[in-house]
Amino acid sequence: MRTIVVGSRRSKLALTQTKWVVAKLEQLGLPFRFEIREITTKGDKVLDVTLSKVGGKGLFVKEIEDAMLNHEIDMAVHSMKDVPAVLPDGLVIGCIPEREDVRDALISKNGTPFSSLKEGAVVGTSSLRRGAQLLAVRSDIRIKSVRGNIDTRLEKLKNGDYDAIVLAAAGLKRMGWSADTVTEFFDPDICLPAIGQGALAVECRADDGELLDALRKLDSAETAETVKAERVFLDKMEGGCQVPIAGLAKKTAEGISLTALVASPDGKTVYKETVVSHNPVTAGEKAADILSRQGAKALIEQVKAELGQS
Ligand SMILES: NCc1[nH]cc(CCC(=O)O)c1CC(=O)O
Repeated sequence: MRTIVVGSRRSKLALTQTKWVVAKLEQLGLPFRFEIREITTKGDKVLDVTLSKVGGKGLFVKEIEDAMLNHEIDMAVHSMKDVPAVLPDGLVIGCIPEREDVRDALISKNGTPFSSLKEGAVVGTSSLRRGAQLLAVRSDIRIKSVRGNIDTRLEKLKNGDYDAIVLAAAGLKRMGWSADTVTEFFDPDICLPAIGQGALAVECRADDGELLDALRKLDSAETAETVKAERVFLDKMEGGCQVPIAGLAKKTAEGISLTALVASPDGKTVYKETVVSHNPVTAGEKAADILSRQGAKALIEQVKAELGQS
């Protein structure tokens, strides 16, 4: 029987997600044994530094991909929102399982809802996307960066540094947090999620046909299609991680409905549009085209120029 070595980051969330996929695969009664191998990525070692300074989000993924290309591991489970738009040669997304809750969640001291937070309240998030959208509805609040894994962030909330923090509902739910830990789930109309939020990407080598056949059985066609639309939009905007950008696609009777957003970090400028198409690529391209013409592309270029990037 073949042993499939599954690489995972060491964080509790990464291991929980990896175990969830492995358990699903084990239920299929395949001729495989699964072994999870923990890998410490550069991204995990430098959490105290601005991620963009050391190579951006793709950092969490790259070392795992190298191990896969070297046959040290056979597959890996990533949070879709951490996976760059373009994969290295030789690797593919073998499947995209059914999506978890897509929303962002507010956890505040004493369970105070967002609209009742005191004037000037300190809200913890390192996400420009969350910061911009929350400032757009409450310009008085102060956004303060918060890093570390989910437990560390909750510890920082308890210790008084913040009045509230914002986390992805999917991570909390996967780790088994009870619903009463969360003060409020933000409606996507208020805080549009990150591209791919709540979805997983299972990556493997493109030539591993045997494993690919097995992974296909876990694929959610609806999640794959909606995430595709979101990721095409992201790719077309070439935003990098310095500009607040968000997108959420849903399957409706009329086709794929994609709501996309680009904003200035202070939330004062927000470009947002919903497009519908039967084709996910068309939906993503249409949204990028409309937002670009409204001024989103110029905003992205301006932010990049200010940061001295090319
Ligand atoms: N950026 C880190 C990250 N990557 C995926 C998740 C949560 C799971 C998901 O969004 O699918 C998180 C934590 C968070 O944003 O709170």
